[in-house]
Amino acid sequence: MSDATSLKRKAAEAAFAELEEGMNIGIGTGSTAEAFVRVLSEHVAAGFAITGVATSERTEALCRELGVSTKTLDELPILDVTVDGADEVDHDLRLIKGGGGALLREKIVAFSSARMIVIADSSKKVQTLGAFPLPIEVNGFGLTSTFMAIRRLTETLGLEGEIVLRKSGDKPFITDGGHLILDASFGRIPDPEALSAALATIPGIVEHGLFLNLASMAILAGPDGIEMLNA
Ligand SMILES: O=C(CO)[C@H](O)[C@H](O)COP(=O)(O)O
Repeated sequence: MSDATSLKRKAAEAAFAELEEGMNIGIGTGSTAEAFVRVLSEHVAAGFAITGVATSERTEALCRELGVSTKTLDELPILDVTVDGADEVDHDLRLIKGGGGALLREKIVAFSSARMIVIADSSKKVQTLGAFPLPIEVNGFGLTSTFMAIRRLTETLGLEGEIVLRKSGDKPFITDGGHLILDASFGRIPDPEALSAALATIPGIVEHGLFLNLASMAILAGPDGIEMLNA
């Protein structure tokens, strides 16, 4: 197991320790969330009862393959806890998510959960969000107009940098919800709340990858052990 893989597994094991039998849980997307599904599946195989709501088709398929039982969010609209990865975590548990393209369902599921536990290797912890390009999920209708509105509005906040349409090979990347993603490389986002509020005013934006006031705990696994951040 590579160092990175083993850190993800350690974070996943620590998140499992926060669960109780019989819980209904949201299950995130990405390589760290996948490590969590693997840990979960081992406990399920040993008789631990839990029901998950997957945040992507990819996670749903992995749960099915590994024998973790899932339901839809409409079947289980209130969840005890969601466990998910992140692209960046700051000291106030503000996150950038969406590197894997699942930000919309991830945010809906996290919002439906009493708690959100973020699992990551310690390299994801940052002083200021924004080195990782911010994913912005947009409707395909009026893409150029939405792009220009994002550019205009973010410039008024002093945010500059490349904004590019995410591609999968030579085609636009399409999310599970059928939308597109713009990745905005601002470098630094000194005021995530102001940016989030500004983006919310643009109708073509479906959702963005700033997760504010959602995470209640972050479990960060590093070479020297596990660091827990609590809200
Ligand atoms: O937000 C996400 C997917 O939309 C992921 O949680 C995020 O990209 C982290 O992924 P990984 O655990 O592979 O580093």
